[in-house]
Amino acid sequence: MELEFDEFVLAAATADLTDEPAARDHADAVEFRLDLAADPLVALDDYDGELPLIATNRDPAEGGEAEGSEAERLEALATASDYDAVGAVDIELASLRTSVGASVAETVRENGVSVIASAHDFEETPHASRLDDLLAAAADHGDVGKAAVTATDRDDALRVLSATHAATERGDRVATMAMGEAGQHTRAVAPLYGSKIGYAPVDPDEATAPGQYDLATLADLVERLGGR
Ligand SMILES: O=C1C[C@@](O)(C(=O)O)C[C@@H](O)[C@@H]1O
Repeated sequence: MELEFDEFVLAAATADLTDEPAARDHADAVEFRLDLAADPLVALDDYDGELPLIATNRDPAEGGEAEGSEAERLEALATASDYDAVGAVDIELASLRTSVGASVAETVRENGVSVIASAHDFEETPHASRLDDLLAAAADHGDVGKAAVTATDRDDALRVLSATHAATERGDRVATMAMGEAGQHTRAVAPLYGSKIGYAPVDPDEATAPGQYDLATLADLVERLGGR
């Protein structure tokens, strides 16, 4: 199942693929967090859902819980891209800048699967020029360049929206969100400035990042604001 991100994609973020039926009313895809799942490849074998999957195996250095070596972590994503249900794979920009990461991205693309080049900052929002450079680099390495940073005030949130708009204006395909309470509204507003992916848990108690709305709420907000 292809995922090309020409339009906004709302992803139900989960470690449990049996959540998929409950996501169908609001989500365009399911982000499957392999790093949070008990037996991810068994879950992929058993998946018979309708929504395409984004496979993520988050690096512990960027807030994830993937185990094993970097090569094993990335290899699991290459394996995931072999499944027809997987339409995109999330690989951290830092990994894409290594030979192993670049090789896995090549395998993923050979399987007809999109690459989301992601970068995360759980401490702060970079200053404007750094954020611009980060989004440009991510968009250069991936089919979508993603930055999930942490806002502590309204200035941070505005910087994320401004960077999103600037990236979109220069023709880069990006996905952005400002994590945390101060950035929560950016999850609904960033799509208006060109952000192509939003993430929300089906169950509010199963958030995969700080400040996420639940799926139904984010779907409604983005719809009402005109972001999809
Ligand atoms: O990178 C992201 C974005 C995210 O961290 C968020 O802030 O919604 C949620 C993660 O599951 C996903 O892989």
